[in-house]
Amino acid sequence: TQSTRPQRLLAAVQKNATRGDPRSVVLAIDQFCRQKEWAMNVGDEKGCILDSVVSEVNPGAVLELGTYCGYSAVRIACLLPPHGKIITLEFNPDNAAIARQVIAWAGLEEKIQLVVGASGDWIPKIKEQFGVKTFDLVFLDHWKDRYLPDTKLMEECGLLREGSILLADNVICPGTPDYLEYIRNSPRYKSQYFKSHLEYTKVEDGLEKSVFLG
Ligand SMILES: O=C(NCCCCc1cc2cnccc2s1)c1cc(-c2ccc(F)cc2)cc(O)c1O
Ligand SMILES: [Mg+2]
Repeated sequence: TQSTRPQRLLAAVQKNATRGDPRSVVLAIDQFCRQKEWAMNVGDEKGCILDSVVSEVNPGAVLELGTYCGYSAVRIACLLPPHGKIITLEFNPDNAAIARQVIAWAGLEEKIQLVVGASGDWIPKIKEQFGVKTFDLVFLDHWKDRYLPDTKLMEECGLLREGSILLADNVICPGTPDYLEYIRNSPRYKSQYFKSHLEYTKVEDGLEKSVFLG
């Protein structure tokens, strides 16, 4: 039977990356996506911006919405402080199964908690289920029309504190117009746009970094 793109991406990781070496996993995925098949990882160019934000925030608690194959979860996790953890939500169980194996190959199972389900269902349950008070960093990379409602939901559920950072992928392509409008005009956020390109292409895209002011 025909393999899927995530399965072929995992095979490339297992073939080209060194077990227990997260950076070699990141490199193997980027090479696969540049040389063989495009895939919707945040990628190397926007990934460098992600790295600089993670290093600056030095987060103890990270929430990622949209795991896909685990590329950004691995990229974030290898920059976390010793007790730092990331909870990453994925809707598609087949992608989640691939992501678990990519995360395992990187040797980051202890730092990354992968949860399968929809953000709207899980965000209200995170505090009680995972004993999280608030998140220092949230990386939004899931359904583009859920960035805004889920940001409001995180506010309502008390998952954000003064200084929490939201970093949103794809604010230009595919685009999240209602989210940008809200976050750039809300007195409760201070936002900054990092111009870049859609992963592995010359198409414009960017990341929006927003600080929650409480
Ligand atoms: O759709 C994108 N990412 C979201 C997948 C949604 C799955 C989930 C929903 C959900 C709900 N709740 C919890 C967890 C989750 S995970 C996406 C798409 C492109 C793209 C595709 C074609 C194209 F021509 C140009 C850009 C680029 C990107 O970087 C992307 O991130
Ligand atoms: Mg994305």
